[in-house]
Amino acid sequence: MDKKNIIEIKDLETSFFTHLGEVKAVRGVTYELEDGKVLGIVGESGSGKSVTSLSIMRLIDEPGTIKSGEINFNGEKISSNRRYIRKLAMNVKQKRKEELKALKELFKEHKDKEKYMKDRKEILKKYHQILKGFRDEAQSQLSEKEMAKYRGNEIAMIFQDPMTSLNPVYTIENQMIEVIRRHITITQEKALEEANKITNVKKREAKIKDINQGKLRKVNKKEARERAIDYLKLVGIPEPEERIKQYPHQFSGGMRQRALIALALSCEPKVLIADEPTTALDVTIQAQILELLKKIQDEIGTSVIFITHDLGVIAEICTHVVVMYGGMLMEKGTIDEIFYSPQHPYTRGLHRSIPKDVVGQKERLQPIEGSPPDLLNPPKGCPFSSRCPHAMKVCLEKAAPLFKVTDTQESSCWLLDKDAPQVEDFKKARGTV
Ligand SMILES: Nc1ncnc2c1ncn2[C@@H]1O[C@H](COP(=O)(O)OP(=O)(O)OP(=O)(O)O)[C@@H](O)[C@H]1O
Repeated sequence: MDKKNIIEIKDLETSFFTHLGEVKAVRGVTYELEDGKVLGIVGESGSGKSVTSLSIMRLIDEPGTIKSGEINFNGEKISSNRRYIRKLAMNVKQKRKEELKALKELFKEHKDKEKYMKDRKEILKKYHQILKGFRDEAQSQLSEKEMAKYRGNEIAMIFQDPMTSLNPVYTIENQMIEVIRRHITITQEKALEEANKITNVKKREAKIKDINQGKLRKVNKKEARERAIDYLKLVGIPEPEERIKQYPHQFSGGMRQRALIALALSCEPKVLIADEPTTALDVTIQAQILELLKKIQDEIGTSVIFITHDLGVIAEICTHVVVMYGGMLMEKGTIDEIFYSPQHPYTRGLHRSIPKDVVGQKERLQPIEGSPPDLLNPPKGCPFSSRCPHAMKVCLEKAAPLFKVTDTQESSCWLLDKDAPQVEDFKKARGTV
């Protein structure tokens, strides 16, 4: 069977322009989510996992912006760097203003009006071209309004703290009905059933024509409520008919996370992005939520991006893994490749820092020494080089490209560059790696 990617991220760069400078949160990340699979994004705090997925949802707030790269959903480009283009255009306009001012000053003395007008025209023409380029690029991208159709409907997101997504002043019922009615239409079958009850022939035929053209009405309040209860049942909320009438604070933490998953799934998204959905929960509840996500994946086949800093959790649920560090992609592969044949020293470091039961005893954990790079001033080479036990000169100078290990595994480490002389020198100096 052909593999189909439901999400593709290519060379994504997302930054925050703070008063201290540009925080380069995501620097050239490329990965894909196969339809029907669960992709785990793993990495320490601050590695850019959340910013990458917020970029997919286009939920990056000021002063953040996607600078470049592409995000495709089902083959369609959904990313936009309009905000960054606006920023660049503002800088260009400022430069134009300064150049025109300087010209004016110059001609105050020379007083050659004709030459002044000619030079002025040249400057305006030059900047007009640049600004037109920006305008054309911005116009070719999906607008915010068009993107809103994807958010919730096609791609939904759940967060670590469900209270940030649930409104405390509305009941679960109100919130679910509102979201479902915004996104869900009745089935064609149901619409035809209703249309066939219309006695006036002309009206009936017109209605059927509309239905066949895909014009379906949105679900009504009663239908939305039934759907909400079905989803609460699916996620394991007991007595959903009663619990639906309650407010979020009347739910326990685990139940709130379940309710949020029900809310996200009730719109039948093709992709669910779960950002550390179990981190705030205690261990037993964590396991239950993971079980639930697995069940949903089995039963509905929703593709999932699962973000976590815990490699152990990844093993429970994911089919594929992306390892991020310092805003960059370090390694990607299938779950078996990342667990049994990790190639990047950072991935190996992560392995050593997860608890493993060794004959009933907990093995001593080895945290990776050092701290992640400052993304305001990221190193020009591999972001892991300052903590890497195998770092070579080349690692400090240049970040490695992704080297292919197998058809499904790629790793961004110079040690995999068989042709590089440095690798041989390194091996000679330190023995086999
Ligand atoms: N609004 C913001 N303004 C400035 N910098 C930001 C903002 N949001 C995120 N960042 C920076 O972007 C970088 C990546 O953050 P991100 O939240 O993606 O990391 P993460 O891997 O998801 O970490 P965590 O596991 O802690 O959520 C961090 O250095 C962070 O400080």
